Amino acid sequence: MSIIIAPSILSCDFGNLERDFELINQSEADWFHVDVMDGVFVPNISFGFPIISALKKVAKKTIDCHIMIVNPDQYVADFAKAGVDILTVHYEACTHLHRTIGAIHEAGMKAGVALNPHTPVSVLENVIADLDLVLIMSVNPGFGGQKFIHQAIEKVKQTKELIAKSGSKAIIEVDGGVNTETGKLLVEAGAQALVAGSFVFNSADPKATISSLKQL
Ligand SMILES: O=C(CO)[C@H](O)[C@H](O)COP(=O)(O)O
Repeated sequence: MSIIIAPSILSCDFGNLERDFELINQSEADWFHVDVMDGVFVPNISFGFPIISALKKVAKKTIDCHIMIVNPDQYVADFAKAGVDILTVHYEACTHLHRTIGAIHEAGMKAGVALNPHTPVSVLENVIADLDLVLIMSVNPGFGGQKFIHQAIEKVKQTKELIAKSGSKAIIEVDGGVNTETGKLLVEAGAQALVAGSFVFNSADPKATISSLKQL
């Protein structure tokens, strides 16, 4: 199976969202990656439900939503209503992670869990069988355009082992500082989905940049 490419709309031109959504529709990208930040869990505020609902009206691809917010349980139903297909919560933001994963499934979405750079993969041992996706953060969440943290490569290998041992069907996604160089190392380590924001949207030809990632 080819690598799943999920351009992050955090790096779109917010004055031209419709144009950039259509660019992703027309590209070889597989998913729209949607970063929701609350200014509490992370030191930045991005956007919320009106933008996701607007994207849903035009999106021809899966909406992969990464929520960097406290109390994620409070908003699970709202994300489902806005049209999210895969909802990824942070391990560090969940007190009752097993319950949160169940609530995401009950709301009709696929469930993912994201791990901050300092969080070991082993914390997922007791929930891995229930997950559709594991998101390894290769930057500290909150901002696009940060430097890739190489420890993520080892964490991808550890996640691959955990998935194989448990028989889970979870996909391994990586987010932060992804370009063709870091992306190649991640794919070799076992990553199946790559998020890329600034590398795509700061390039002269975003569609060609998406294609270059797709070929990894
Ligand atoms: O989750 C995120 C930040 O918290 C972004 O998706 C991530 O940083 C992607 O941006 P870039 O590719 O520019 O590093």
